This record gives sequence, structure tokens and C-alpha cells, in this order.
Amino acid sequence: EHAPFLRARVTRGISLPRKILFISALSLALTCLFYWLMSCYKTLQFPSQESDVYQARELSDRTAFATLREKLSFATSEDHHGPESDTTDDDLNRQVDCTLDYGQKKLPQAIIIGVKKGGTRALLEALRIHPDVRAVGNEPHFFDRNYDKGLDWYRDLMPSTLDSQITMEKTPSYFVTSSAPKRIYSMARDIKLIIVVRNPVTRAISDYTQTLSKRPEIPTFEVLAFKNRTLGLIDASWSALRIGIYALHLEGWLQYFPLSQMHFVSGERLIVDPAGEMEKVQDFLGLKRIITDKHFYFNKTKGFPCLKKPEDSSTPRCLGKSKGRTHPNIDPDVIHRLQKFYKPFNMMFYQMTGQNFQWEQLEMQ
Ligand SMILES: Nc1ncnc2c1ncn2[C@@H]1O[C@H](COP(=O)(O)OS(=O)(=O)O)[C@@H](OP(=O)(O)O)[C@H]1O
Repeated sequence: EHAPFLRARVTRGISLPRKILFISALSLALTCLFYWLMSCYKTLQFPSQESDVYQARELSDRTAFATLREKLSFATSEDHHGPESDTTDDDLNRQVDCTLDYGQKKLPQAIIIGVKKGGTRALLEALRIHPDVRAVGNEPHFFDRNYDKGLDWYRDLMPSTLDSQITMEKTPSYFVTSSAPKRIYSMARDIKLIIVVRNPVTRAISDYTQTLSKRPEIPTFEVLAFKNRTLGLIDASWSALRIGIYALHLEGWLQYFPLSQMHFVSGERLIVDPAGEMEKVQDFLGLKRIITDKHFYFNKTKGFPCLKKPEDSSTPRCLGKSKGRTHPNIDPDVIHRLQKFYKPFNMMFYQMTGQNFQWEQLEMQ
């Protein structure tokens, strides 16, 4: 009589662990299936997602690095490019702005072609304040040293610009490169050319000071300036002196470009009245007059005008140590002889440009 009860107990006794076993096995299988599906999902989805993330990160890093590299290379460009290049250490302090990369890379519509040690860096840095100007930080040296690299290489160096913005670069050695006018003309015959000129004697001393800072063993300025000092024979083949024969170099440019496409900035006035010179440059470039005296202040320690600090930065912007170096004392007799040497070339230059830069009347700047 106990049999049905026992059967039931036995059946229940057997079926209960079976059910537990079944449920455990099922949940195990479901867990495995879940993990398998997850792993498939990861294999299928994550590599592309991760690589997207990686690419995006790499892209923004690249932009930041490119900008930094640009700043760095232009802070060390003197070492790479020899005496033609310049340094603006303070640009390293400028904020790296990766949000400005809108638009397209274009060939420049305006170039600061010279002159070396004229004040070209000060001009370019001031122009970069303008929202409608974007310029490459370092000197591309395309039309003198890198022409064989081609226009695509050159364009690729340029920052992206919107249609309303002007793309610019500065390489002061173009002005004295005889092949540069033709090359620039064949790229863009309507290009605007800016030349910052400075008293050729002061310019020569500035040029010499730069070389001396890198090679302190070179002979004195007085020695290098003459072929024969007793005979008063000036060595016009010395590049520091040759660059200052502006009329000679300008002749080559006038073979290709009308004067109306050129604008001459006085290097002297750029120091004493930066806003006044910038007004003329903005007019020449067809820009709204946005850069004004509000953007400059005279830094007594530096002895030069500097740019006031931008709203988003705590650092005012003076040019680096390589700008505004103390010049060595040069024998006044040598300076006088060089002034005499340059006088006819300067007169010719004033005539050609229709501007009197007054290098004869001014004391040595
Ligand atoms: N605001 C400001 N700050 C510093 N320096 C200034 C400024 N404006 C013009 N200058 C003068 O610029 C001279 C250097 O000229 P460049 O920039 O054309 O030199 S370079 O050819 O690019 O190396 C540099 O020449 P040196 O004084 O001989 O160093 C300066 O006299």
C-alpha cells in the first residue's frame, strides 16, 4: 500500500535533481551562448569601432602635432635653414588651435618675399591677428630651395583657408633669388608681393650679427665689408652687403610684376609705428582694417613693439631672442663709407618705388 507513495517519492526524488540539472545546464548553455555572441559581436564590431576611435584620436593628435611641429620647426628654423631663416621662440607660447582647420589648402595669394632682417617676422605675426589671414609659420623656401618638390608639396604646407581668407607665407630670400620672379609669376601672375625694407647698412649689420651668433669665429664686420680697406674697395659680393642693393633685385621682379602688385613696408616705421604700417598693408591686401594700435604695446625690456596678449592667453607676444639682438659696435668710418656706397642704389630704389625711405637723413637705426 505504500508503493504509490514510494513511487511518487522516488519519482519526485529523481525528477527534482533532474530538473535542477536541466535548469543548470540550460543556464550554462545560455551563458555560453551569450558570451559566444558577445565575442562574435566584439570580433565583428569592435575592431572597426576601435580603429575609428583610434583614427580619430590619431587625426586630432596629428593636427596638434603638425601645429606643434610647425611651431617647433619655426622656432628652430635657423639651425635647419642657415642664416636665411628666423626664430620666434615666443610662438611656442601661442595656443595650439586645432579648431581652425576649416576650408581648403590653397596656394598663397600673397607672399612676403623679403628682405632678410627687414622685419618680415614681425610683419607676418602681426598679420596673423587678422581673421581673414592664415599663414604658414615657418619659411617654406619653395621658390629657392624646394622648387623641384612641386606645387602640390607647396600647397600641402599651407594652412586650410575659407574662401574669404588669404593664404600667406614669408620667405625673405625670395627677393634676392633671380629665378623666383619667373617661378612665382608662373604660379600666380596676380599674386600680391610684400617687401619689408630697412636701411641697407643696418640690415647688413643685423645679418652679420645673426651669423656671428652661430659662428663666433668669423672675421669682424669691418674685415668682411672690404676687398681692400685702404683703397676703400667695398666687397659687394659679400651677401650681407649684396642683399641691401635693393634696386638691383627689384629690377628682376619688375620684369614680371607691375609695381601695383608690390607693397613696400618700411622696416624702421614697423618698429616706431606698427599700427600705421599695418593699416597700409591691410589696405594693400584688400582687408578690413582690423589690426590697429589696440593690438600693440611697446615692451621696454625688449625694446620693440609686441602684440598684446590674446583674450584666451596669459602671455603677451614678443618675438624671440633672435629678433632684436644687440648689434656689435661697428667702426663709424666703415658705416659712413657703406652709407656712401648705398646712396646711389637707394636713390634708384626710391625712384623705382616712388617712395623715399629716408635712409640718408635718419641716424643709424
Ligand atoms: N616687433 C619687433 N620685435 C622684434 N624685432 C623686430 C620687430 N619689428 C621689427 N623687428 C626687426 O626685425 C628684424 C629681424 O627681421 P626679420 O624678421 O625679417 O629677420 S629674418 O630675415 O626672418 O631672420 C630685427 O632685427 P635685429 O634687431 O637686427 O635683430 C628687428 O630689428
